[in-house]
Amino acid sequence: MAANSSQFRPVVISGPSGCGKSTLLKRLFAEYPDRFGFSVSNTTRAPRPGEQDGKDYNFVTKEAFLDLVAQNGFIEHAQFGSNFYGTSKQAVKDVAEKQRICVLDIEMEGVKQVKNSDLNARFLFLAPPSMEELERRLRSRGTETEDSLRQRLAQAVNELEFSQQPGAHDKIVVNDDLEKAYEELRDWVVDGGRFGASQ
Ligand SMILES: Nc1ncnc2c1ncn2[C@@H]1O[C@H](COP(=O)(O)OP(=O)(O)OP(=O)(O)O)[C@@H](O)[C@H]1O
Repeated sequence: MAANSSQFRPVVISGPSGCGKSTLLKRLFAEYPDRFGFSVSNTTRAPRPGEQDGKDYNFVTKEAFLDLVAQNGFIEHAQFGSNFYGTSKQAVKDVAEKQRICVLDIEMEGVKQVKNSDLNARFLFLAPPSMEELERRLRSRGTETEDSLRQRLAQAVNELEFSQQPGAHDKIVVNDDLEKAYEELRDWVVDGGRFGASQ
């Protein structure tokens, strides 16, 4: 099976922090337990006891990580403390090789990278009903400080602006009523059982 096969096209879900991506994806994976997969991230940090290379993470040297950055091999990467973490394009292809649909929950810069790659992905944007409701959900989730809340809301404005550009996404779902949003997302992802395959 070719890595950029049209049969196991990755699905990219993006949208502002707090718009409900994890909530909806959890339901999708529960309803279709064997269809989807997550990519394995690369990291330069040392494995913790019990962690398996290639399963929990691809454990790599700093040199190998930075080489791949230079080769534009990452969809997104970041540094936390002295360690690097990233999602490589190859890791996404590996999921398709296992005949699963890779689901990527990523932010706007990652979306742009996937668009400029040969991953043949489909793009869904999950929008909040309003900025006020987004703020309410983030507050009631209870995970944010005032500072991180402000950062997330500022980034949300960028994400929403990008989503309005023609061709930025293939599908936009507004997560107002959870049940309706789930059905709309699921129906688009499942696509009558074709999962976006061209035939
Ligand atoms: N349709 C909805 N109506 C009301 N509350 C919702 C709805 N969808 C999600 N929520 C709630 O909003 C909060 C944020 O949802 P969730 O954590 O799934 O967002 P997210 O997009 O995955 O955020 P992040 O990108 O920060 O991980 C959660 O507390 C969730 O229960």
